[in-house]
Order: sequence, then structure tokens, then C-alpha cells
Amino acid sequence: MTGRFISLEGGEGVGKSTQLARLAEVLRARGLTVTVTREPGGSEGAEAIRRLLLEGDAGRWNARAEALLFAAARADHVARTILPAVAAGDIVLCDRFLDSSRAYQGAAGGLADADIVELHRVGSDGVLPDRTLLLHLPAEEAAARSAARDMGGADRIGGRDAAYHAAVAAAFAGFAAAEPDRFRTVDARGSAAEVTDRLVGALADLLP
Ligand SMILES: Nc1ncnc2c1ncn2[C@@H]1O[C@H](COP(=O)(O)OP(=O)(O)OP(=O)(O)O)[C@@H](O)[C@H]1O
Ligand SMILES: Cc1cn([C@H]2C[C@H](O)[C@@H](COP(=O)(O)O)O2)c(=O)[nH]c1=O
Repeated sequence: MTGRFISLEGGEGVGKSTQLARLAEVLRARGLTVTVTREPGGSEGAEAIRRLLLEGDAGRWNARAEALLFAAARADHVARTILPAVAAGDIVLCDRFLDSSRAYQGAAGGLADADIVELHRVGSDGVLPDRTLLLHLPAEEAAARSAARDMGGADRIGGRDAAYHAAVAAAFAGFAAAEPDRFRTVDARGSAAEVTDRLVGALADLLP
């Protein structure tokens, strides 16, 4: 079996982490070897950078420093975790990847998309997922799920205002429209089991 690299994307609280775990279970039950990972993080160095990025004051980093830190974390994660797992034939399921930087630091953060993509070229040789599953949930529903989970304790980036998160959601929708071969947009409403079924369907052409 050829390895595959699959990312899950979307704004806060749409169900990415929940679905990543469920999808891994379904694929393992089919006999596939699955590596589950996340961004920022997924390698020792990238997890250390995650703490720098998500902890501390809202103004700890400016937009450019933030984008560079995400790109540095991604470079380590790609080299040490993602590429070796794909080369070993695993299905790699990754909670967020480059498109989160394009949406959060780029579209919502004010940096040019071309600059975010260039940082990724330098850091990670421009590696892209074979498939990006974009979970879509109405903003009010996503905010309610996040609020129930976080109980007011969102991290530095999750805690940004509604306009920022609306820009993130709009950017993801635009990326999916621009790259229909890589993206599948999946309705994240309904039960977790219903969403998992939709995600499995959106991977049908990639799986044995
Ligand atoms: N289908 C669902 N129906 C209702 N609640 C759900 C569903 N899926 C996930 N949740 C709940 O919504 C909350 C957010 O889900 P989850 O943490 O998986 O989202 P996420 O996209 O990974 O969020 P973030 O990017 O903010 O970390 C959790 O409390 C989770 O249990
Ligand atoms: C990869 C990536 C992430 N972010 C933001 C998005 C979230 O607010 C946090 C990660 O938290 P999660 O609970 O693990 O989803 O970081 C970002 O701004 N840019 C990125 O490239």
C-alpha cells in the first residue's frame, strides 16, 4: 500500500480532533497502518514550538514572527514525522497543516498568501497533503461547541475575536473552491458518527 498524507482543516470547534480519532479507528479496523499527528506539533521540536505559539499573552508574537514559528514547527514535523511515515506506507492523518497558516496568519492575520506558501517551500519543500478534508460548520454552532469545551479558557489564537474567525472560515472556503482536486468540504453538522461516515466517503478514491 502506498502511503497517504491526509489533513483535516477548519476553524475552531468544528470537530477535527474528534473526527481524526474516529477516522483512525475506522481505517485501522480495515487493516491499515495509521499515524495520527497534529499541528502545531507532531514532533518533539514542533511540540516545543506549539507551547511558544499557543501559551502566553495575545501580543506575544507579531504576525510575521508567528508565521515563521508555524513554518519552523512544520519543517521539523514534515521531516521527522510525516515523510518517514508516508515512506513506510502509513496513512498519515494530520490535524491542521499548511492551510491553517494560510487562513490564520495569511487571510485573517494580514500576511500575503504567497509569503506563507514561500515559507512552506523553504521549510518543507512545499509538501502538500494528498487530500485535505475541510470540516464546515455554521459559525454559531462551532462557537457553541468551542465554548462548551473550553469553558472560557481558549488559547492565544483561539481566543481572537469573531471577525478574525469569520475571516479564517471564509479563507478555508476559498481555498477549497480554488483547489477542488485536493480539497473535499464535508458537512460537520449532525452526530459524530454521521460526520465520520461522510469523511470516509470523501477518502474512498484514495483507500484500498
Ligand atoms: N458531531 C458533534 N456533535 C456535537 N459535539 C461535537 C461533535 N463533534 C465534536 N463535538 C464536540 O465539540 C467540541 C469541539 O470538538 P473538537 O475538539 O473535536 O474540535 P476541533 O475542530 O478539533 O477544535 P479546535 O480546532 O478548536 O481544537 C468538543 O467538545 C467535542 O466533543
Ligand atoms: C497549524 C496552525 C494552527 N493555528 C492555530 C489554530 C488554533 O487556534 C491553534 C491550534 O489549536 P488546536 O486546538 O490544536 O486546533 O493554532 C494557526 O494559527 N496557524 C497554523 O498554521
